[in-house]
Amino acid sequence: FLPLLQYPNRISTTTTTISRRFSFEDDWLEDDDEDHDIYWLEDFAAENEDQSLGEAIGAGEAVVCIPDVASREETLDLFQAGLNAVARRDEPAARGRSRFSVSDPEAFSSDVVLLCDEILCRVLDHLDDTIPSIFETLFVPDDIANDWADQQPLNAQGEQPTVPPPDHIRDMCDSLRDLYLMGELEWSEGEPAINVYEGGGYFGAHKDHLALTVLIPLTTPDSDFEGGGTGFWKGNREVDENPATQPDLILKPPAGSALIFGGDVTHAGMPVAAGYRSVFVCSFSTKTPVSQPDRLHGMQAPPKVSPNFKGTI
Ligand SMILES: O=C(O)CCC(=O)C(=O)O
Ligand SMILES: [Fe+2]
Repeated sequence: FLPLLQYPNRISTTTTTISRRFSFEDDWLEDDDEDHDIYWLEDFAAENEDQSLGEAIGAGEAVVCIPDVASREETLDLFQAGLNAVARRDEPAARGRSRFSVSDPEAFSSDVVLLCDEILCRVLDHLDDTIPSIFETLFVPDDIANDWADQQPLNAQGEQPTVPPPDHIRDMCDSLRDLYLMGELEWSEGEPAINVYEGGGYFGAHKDHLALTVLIPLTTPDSDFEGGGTGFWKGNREVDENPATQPDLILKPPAGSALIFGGDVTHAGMPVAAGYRSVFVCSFSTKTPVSQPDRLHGMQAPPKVSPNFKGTI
């Protein structure tokens, strides 16, 4: 996490803000005829026919937006569950942002877990069906060269992962859905999570550092909140980046859309001016022999160890 950025009250007018599907088409946007939109963060990448979309996403050159992965009722249920968790909590939210692990039984009921699971499965199915190069380039170990490690984003320590998943993953799993259902993913700390931003709330610029991020807004711009949105910066390959500028692109898709991007992309939850903004978010990579045990439970409650337990875990 790169701490950063004092946001000015006013968003720079050079920043492109896209809040409704097709309401603002310009060079950023390509309608892919696959029932999702592609936003290019690098112009050259859009024209590079040798590169798959999975590679472009992995390189931080493209962000994909899938519309309608969750219904209004579903996003309202999750948003309400987030608000309830905020109301039950004692401490005030730092930076106007609260963040709850979906797996936290004190924050959410099992209905919420099941709904998040179902929505994530829909997103993974869409990606498997329409952008199989995501699974092929970013998740599955290559059986010839050790390409997997090279394709991964730098981890939070700025290092390139070196230990790939075991080869048998390729025989066991054909898709993102398989990896998810077979428990072969590792997750960003505390994720999947639901973030709730109140007026003034934001999430400073950072990289997620895992192979893929799925970010599903649970509230809709203009009707539920003002300001906000997810900001993206170009040129994410620089590790030491501390963006002093406004984002190049701010996406504000309606509740129930899914934004998909890679772990090297510098992005932020932009400050909410009024109302509540909420997102369901998770970043994940294929599990490897060096994955931390506390990153593997996903939406399941982490194992609890009794205080009397004397052994090692
Ligand atoms: O709120 C957003 O749009 C960004 C959230 C985010 O980047 C995160 O939770 O890692
Ligand atoms: Fe993030």
